[in-house]
Amino acid sequence: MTRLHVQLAAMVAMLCLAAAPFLLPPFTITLMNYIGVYSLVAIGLALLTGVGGIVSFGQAAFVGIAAYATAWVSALNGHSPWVGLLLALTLTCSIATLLGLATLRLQGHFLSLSTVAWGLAIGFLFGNVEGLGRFNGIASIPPISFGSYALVSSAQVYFLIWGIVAAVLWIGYNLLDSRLGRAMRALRGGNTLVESLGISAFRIKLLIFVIAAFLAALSGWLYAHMSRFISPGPFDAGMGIEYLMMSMVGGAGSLLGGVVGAAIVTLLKNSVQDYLPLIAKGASGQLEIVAFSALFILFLQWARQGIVPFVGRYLPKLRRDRPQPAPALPRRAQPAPGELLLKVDGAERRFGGLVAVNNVSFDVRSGEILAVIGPNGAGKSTMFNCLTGALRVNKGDIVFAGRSITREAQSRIAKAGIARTFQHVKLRPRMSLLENVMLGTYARTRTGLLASALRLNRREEASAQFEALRQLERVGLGDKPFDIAGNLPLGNQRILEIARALAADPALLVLDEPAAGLRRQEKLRLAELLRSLRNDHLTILIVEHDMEFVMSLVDRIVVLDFGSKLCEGDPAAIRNDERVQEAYLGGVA
Ligand SMILES: Nc1ncnc2c1ncn2[C@@H]1O[C@H](COP(=O)(O)OP(=O)(O)OP(=O)(O)O)[C@@H](O)[C@H]1O
Repeated sequence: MTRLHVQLAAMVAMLCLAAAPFLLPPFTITLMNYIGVYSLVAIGLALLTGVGGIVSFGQAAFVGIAAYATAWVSALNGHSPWVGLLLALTLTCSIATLLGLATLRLQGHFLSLSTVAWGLAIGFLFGNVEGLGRFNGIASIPPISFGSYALVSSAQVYFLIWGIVAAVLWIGYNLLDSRLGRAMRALRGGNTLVESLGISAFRIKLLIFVIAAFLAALSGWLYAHMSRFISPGPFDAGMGIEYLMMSMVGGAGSLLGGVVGAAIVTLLKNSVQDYLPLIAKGASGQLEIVAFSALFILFLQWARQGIVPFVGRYLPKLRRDRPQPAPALPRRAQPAPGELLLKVDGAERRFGGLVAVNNVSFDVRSGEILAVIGPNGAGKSTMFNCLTGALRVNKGDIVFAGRSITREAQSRIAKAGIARTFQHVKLRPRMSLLENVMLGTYARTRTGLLASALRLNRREEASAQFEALRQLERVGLGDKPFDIAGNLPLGNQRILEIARALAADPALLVLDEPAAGLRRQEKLRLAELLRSLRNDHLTILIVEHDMEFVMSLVDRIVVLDFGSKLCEGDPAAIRNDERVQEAYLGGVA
């Protein structure tokens, strides 16, 4: 399947949608309008929850803020719905920004619980504010109009709703296929991964949170002017859960899944309402909820990944063209060979009473490979995490390229030119090799939100793609750039991480136990790669257990023992040092 096939399928779908009001009865069109309006919220949740991993139960509250804002402006104060749109979007996005600033640093289920809390709180407000009609709501909301043409009938407003849904899908897919979208898709790999790429995880989370709220606001605005009456019910916590259901049924993480999920849940709810009274005579509204929940539990059991990804597995894969030569991405000024690049001065890191790194000092000069070795628990990883900003030192100073990075955030250290790999590989397994390496180019690219959304980033994307391919070829993985990273054997996954780090054009490459878990052949290949990188004058700092691997590869070694520096020197000197033999090498030397 090619891009052209996808475009053709999208055009056919658009034509079918456009023909619907001429072929289907008004009731069906009204139902489709609701599906369209709900889709917008579900698409936002697909981004927020499916892509970004932030589970929100509170989206209905954002829909409500926008609906009430526009109703207040238009029905109660007599202004145009377009003024209502402006207020709805501004107010919702401002509140989302404030809520995001307050809650997005929370981790895991605490964050989701906070969405329940503010979802309930905002929902509660609608029913209790005198000026918003309390539980009676606001009636006589005017229809949206273009000049004197008012969108009164369901067929009239249909085109606006589905036009917006189509535009949102186009924009959403453009965004996901951009540097910001890749950063969003990396969020599920954890903050440390994202920050190590020079990306501020918090900023990306906030961005995705506000985008989801923006889509909920659009939905609220359409809802208010379509139904012409609002009350607190459709914006309560129950509806928040229903939106989450929609995005999960359609396929969490799939934008199209948001639309499909909204359609399935709305149609299912409708048929449960139609048929349940026939089966259970006198069944009340409460029973509908029970039936609906039972269906949802069955769904979670049997089709957890959602409809769209499930169907997608049976469709032919999209054929992509190998990236073509494109203008190079900007490169950083590299230090002169032999220049002092990194200075660790009296670093100390404590965990409670334990001093994991104790007054450690060493230098790294440009162009060398330096290894930090030591027995288990010697403090190597802790030292490493302090260098890359994942941990802070309690004492001492770390200077990189002439600037203190002791108190810098991880993402800023990465931007300054330190790229790293991980002891436990951190890749995005469902992304292709090429996209994983493109993540490394984040700090070298610039395209912002608007340009990404409107697909004005193609030149820069072509450069980033070509750079990623170049780095894949450099490490020997250039054969199949569109393969899925999760299918690679561990040795190649480690090498892929190195390619991703290289794509950042680092001044210092730091490798955390790169040979761990590799077979002999894989280790030999890795050593060969690292030698070739040294020949390219790259500076490498390596934490490693495998002595054989280190001894034959590096220029100098720093030995840690019980958190302190035992000694430092070239491999031959270290091999012959009695203290090292005693502390670490034992009978190996
Ligand atoms: N987050 C933490 N909280 C408490 N103690 C920690 C923490 N991280 C490391 N330590 C302790 O600090 C000491 C140094 O650990 P570190 O992981 O840095 O050693 P290492 O040399 O990398 O060991 P290994 O080779 O086994 O990975 C150990 O005693 C470890 O238990």
